[in-house]
Parts: sequence; structure tokens; C-alpha cells
Amino acid sequence: MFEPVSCTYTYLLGDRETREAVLIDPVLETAPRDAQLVKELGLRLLYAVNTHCHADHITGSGALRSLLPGCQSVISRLSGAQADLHIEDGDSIRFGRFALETRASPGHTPGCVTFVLNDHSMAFTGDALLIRGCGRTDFQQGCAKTLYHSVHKKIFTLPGECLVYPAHDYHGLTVSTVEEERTLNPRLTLSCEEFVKLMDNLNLPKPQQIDVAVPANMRCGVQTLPS
Ligand SMILES: N[C@@H](CCC(=O)N[C@@H](CCS)C(=O)NCC(=O)O)C(=O)O
Ligand SMILES: [Fe+2]
Repeated sequence: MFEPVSCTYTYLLGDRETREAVLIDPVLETAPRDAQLVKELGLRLLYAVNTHCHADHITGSGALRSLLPGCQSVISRLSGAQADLHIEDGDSIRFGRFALETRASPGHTPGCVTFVLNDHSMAFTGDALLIRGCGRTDFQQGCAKTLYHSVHKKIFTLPGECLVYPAHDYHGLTVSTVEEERTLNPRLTLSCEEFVKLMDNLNLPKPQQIDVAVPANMRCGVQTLPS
């Protein structure tokens, strides 16, 4: 699903047999839409997971745990954000017969993770790897060198045919593959030194919602979480 203000993709994965499901990177404003879709499809949402503490929108994970009782919010421990469940590199998020493997992919933020489906057919890369691009590294303790090594070691080592689903796209693209990005990504095909120089000189305007989004996302997108 797409949220047009922040150009965010939210992904719903479910097991047809057990009906267990997970949502990746929900947005606060579209949480009711996502909850309705989950209900329409007869799914039981176990987890609303975040690839990182987003700077450009408020996460919907806190709202979804209210809209869909039984749903737990999830984010990496390294993000420093509140959630029902904290994950680390190597952890599995199970739903029905499937699982998402957590791969730490820091650099855009220190707590960024990529979720890889257990058969390695799909990778949900958050802002670590975008289609023909990557997450910026100029705020939230970003580090270009760290991001370069994360993408090369944790994403580009996946099978070439593995589908790459990013958290955002600003050009109307929806999906790529590891092989496409390994060979065609204009940033990640550079040497590490060239990549760092490019990232240090992007001079992008800061996201419009950053000052409200980051503090809210440290609390899972809601003001108070029951302990
Ligand atoms: N204009 C948008 C913000 C766009 C932006 O900064 N996107 C981030 C990802 C979300 S934190 C990014 O890393 N972009 C990389 C790039 O090369 O564009 C807004 O105001 O929300
Ligand atoms: Fe981001």
C-alpha cells in the first residue's frame, strides 16, 4: 500500500492457511485503511513492524495495536524507540508457515533493519536501499560508510532474483531486485570513498515532518504505551 504525503510503502504479508499476518512500515494516517484491509482479508495481524525510527512520517504501529487487538508493535532495540517487542540482528518474526529474518542494516540510522523472507525471495529494505538510491545519512546519527557496508554485506549478498521492496519511492517505482541494484544503483555501485563523498554532499532539504515525527516515533507513534 502507498501513503502519498511521505511516499511511504506499507507491506502486508499473510499466510493463506493460518491467516497470521505482519505489516511492515505502517503510517499513522493510513492505519485505519490498513486495519480495514486486514479485517476484509480475514487475517490476524500479529505484528506491526518498523524498519527504523522514521523521520518523515509518524508510524502507524502504535495506532494499529489499538485498532487490531492482539497486534504487537515492533522495532529494533538499537533504535532506542518504545515498542511491545524489540528485535536484533538474526531475530525471526514468525507468521504462520513463514518468517521474516531481521538483518541489521545501519547507516541511514543506527537502528535500521532489513527484513528478509525466509526463502530469500523478498527483502524489505526500509530506507537502507531504495530503488536506484539509498537513505540519506545526514541526520539521526547517519553514517555513509556504515550504510555502504550494510548494503554490500547484508543485502547485496542475497540472491540476485530476490525482490527489493523499499520503504519509499519518489519516482513511481514499486519494486526492484538485488541484481538490478547491485549493477544499476548509481550510488551503491561507486567505491566506498566515492559513495561517502556523494552522500556528504547531497544537500537535501530536511523532511517536513521531522520535528514531530522523530519524537512521536520514539514512542511508537502514540503518546503513551501501556507498560
Ligand atoms: N521530501 C520528503 C523527505 C525526503 C527524504 O529526505 N527522504 C529520505 C527517506 C525518509 S527519512 C531519504 O533518505 N531520501 C534519500 C534521497 O536520496 O532522497 C519529506 O519532506 O518528507
Ligand atoms: Fe528514514
